[in-house]
Amino acid sequence: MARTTARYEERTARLRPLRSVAPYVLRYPGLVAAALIALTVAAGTTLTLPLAVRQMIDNGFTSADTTFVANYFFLLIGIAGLLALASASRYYFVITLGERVVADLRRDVFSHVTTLSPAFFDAALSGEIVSRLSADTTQIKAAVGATASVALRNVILGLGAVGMMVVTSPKLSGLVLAAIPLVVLPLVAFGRAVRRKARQAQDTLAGATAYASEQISSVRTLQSFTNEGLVTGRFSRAVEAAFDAARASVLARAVLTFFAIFTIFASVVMVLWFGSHDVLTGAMSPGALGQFLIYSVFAAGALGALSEVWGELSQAAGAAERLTEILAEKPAISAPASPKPLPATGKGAIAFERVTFAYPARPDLPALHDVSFSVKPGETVAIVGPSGAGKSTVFSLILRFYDPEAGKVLIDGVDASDADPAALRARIAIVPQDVTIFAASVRDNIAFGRPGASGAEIALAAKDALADEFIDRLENGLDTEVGERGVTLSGGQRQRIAIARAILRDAPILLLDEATSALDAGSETLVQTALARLMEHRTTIVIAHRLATVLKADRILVMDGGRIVEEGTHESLVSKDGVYAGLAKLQFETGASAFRGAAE
Ligand SMILES: Nc1ncnc2c1ncn2[C@@H]1O[C@H](COP(=O)(O)OP(=O)(O)OP(=O)(O)O)[C@@H](O)[C@H]1O
Repeated sequence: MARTTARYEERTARLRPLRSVAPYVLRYPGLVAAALIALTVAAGTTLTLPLAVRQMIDNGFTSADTTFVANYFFLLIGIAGLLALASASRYYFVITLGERVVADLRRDVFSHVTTLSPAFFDAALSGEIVSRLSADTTQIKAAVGATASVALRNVILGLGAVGMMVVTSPKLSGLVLAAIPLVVLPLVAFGRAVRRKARQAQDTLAGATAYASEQISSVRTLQSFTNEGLVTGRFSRAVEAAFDAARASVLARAVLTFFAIFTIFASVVMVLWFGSHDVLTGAMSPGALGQFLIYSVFAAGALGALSEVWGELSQAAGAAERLTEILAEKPAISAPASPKPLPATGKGAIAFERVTFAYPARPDLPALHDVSFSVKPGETVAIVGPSGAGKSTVFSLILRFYDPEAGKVLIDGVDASDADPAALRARIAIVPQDVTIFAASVRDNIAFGRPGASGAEIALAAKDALADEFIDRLENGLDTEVGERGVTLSGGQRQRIAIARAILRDAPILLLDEATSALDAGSETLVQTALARLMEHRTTIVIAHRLATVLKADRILVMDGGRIVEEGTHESLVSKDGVYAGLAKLQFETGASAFRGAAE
């Protein structure tokens, strides 16, 4: 008994996550009710069929009255019509419900994921999140739709059939009930083995697919290293392994099928044997025996179907669990209950007051130590420093992607953690080092800076960013599609789209992470001119990699090891002969001519 309880708990524990899907289902009571009615009617009509068969055997063939037979067949046609209608409606309502629920789930999970803080994405794999969004939701769709209805239908059918068996012949029913464990227990055990093998096949296939998609997405690297043969060999080994796993699963299933069919038919024959004995002695009518037999076939079929959907339901429960995990994830950064409004007239003042910060992924290794500085509205400040000095981290804190452990980040005099992150970010435009271009039109890519901007505003932003020069030459101008990650654009063109995006945003604060990769002289001049326009009348913090940029800055902050180690103008810092002087010598050596040009 204790073991049964334990197993029961284990089972409910495995299906429990499906409960989280219930609120989604209950949002559509009309659909649920229609599905339930159709289901019950379909199962009910199916259960009347054996009664009809009994009537036929016991009365139909012996009756001389042909009208009885005719009426009887009309009735049968009516039942068939009802059964067909109920089954079709069941299919429609149940599948629609599944599709509806999964659409809502997908939308909720996606919109929730977009609100999660960067700290979450530091630890999560984006590929895995996407797979949860597509594969896991699809599994739930199957569960809510087809599987749940098959389960429910078979529970109704199974219970109905068993009930009717008992009514028809208690004695034969007792016999069947005694035989059930003999049939079912081995089937359950076999079913487990089949599921385990099927799971292995799925996992192996998932591995092969992941490998293929990784290689296809980096096909240029693959071909340039002429590794086609190597990669294909590895993939085909993975596919062969998946095939072997699938064959093992199919074999187990074939054995299961043999066993199931044989034992079920053997028991039916046994029942028939006992039953026919009763018919011969007159204890039972032939029709009643036929009726009993059909009910037992129904019951056996229902049992078989239930054992199959069990596996599918537990898979869906796993999927629901993974989705619930994501939905339960709270954003580390959120708006306080009553956010402090930023001053309406703010011009983009930024101040760091003794800020210390460590990334959640590396709590014992602070990326910023006691950093203080302030930037006045309209000022241009360059940050320079060796790789890993903490320059990008300063940007992340201004954008409030993370909160500092100690100290404050003030934007227009308001502590960033008291403000609504959305209001704060609305004051900031960013031009990152690696520009993100989406697989959309040039227009949509620029409009990402301010959704809802008019066509004229977008065109003007493109012009101010000096992007019109190449956009006009594109096949469809602003409406040209740029391909995945903007593959059809050059580096300089991508940067100018990013600048146009920032111009369109028209925010008082500009965060600029200068590209490290050198462009050809022509593109470089275009990009620099566009940037100079963008920086006008804005507070700008620029992570600088070019001498020309640091020379133009009002002030330079030199960072090293998460601290600000020097501060001043280029001349004052060079004459100090400290970190900056060394860095300038190393980093800007190639720009020496630019330095001369600018200084003269
Ligand atoms: N998301 C993150 N999670 C954990 N540690 C991080 C994360 N991002 C950066 N770091 C660490 O924080 C430190 C500062 O990184 P940051 O990106 O600010 O440097 P940087 O000065 O911008 O460097 P680079 O010029 O190379 O871009 C580095 O030691 C880096 O390894």
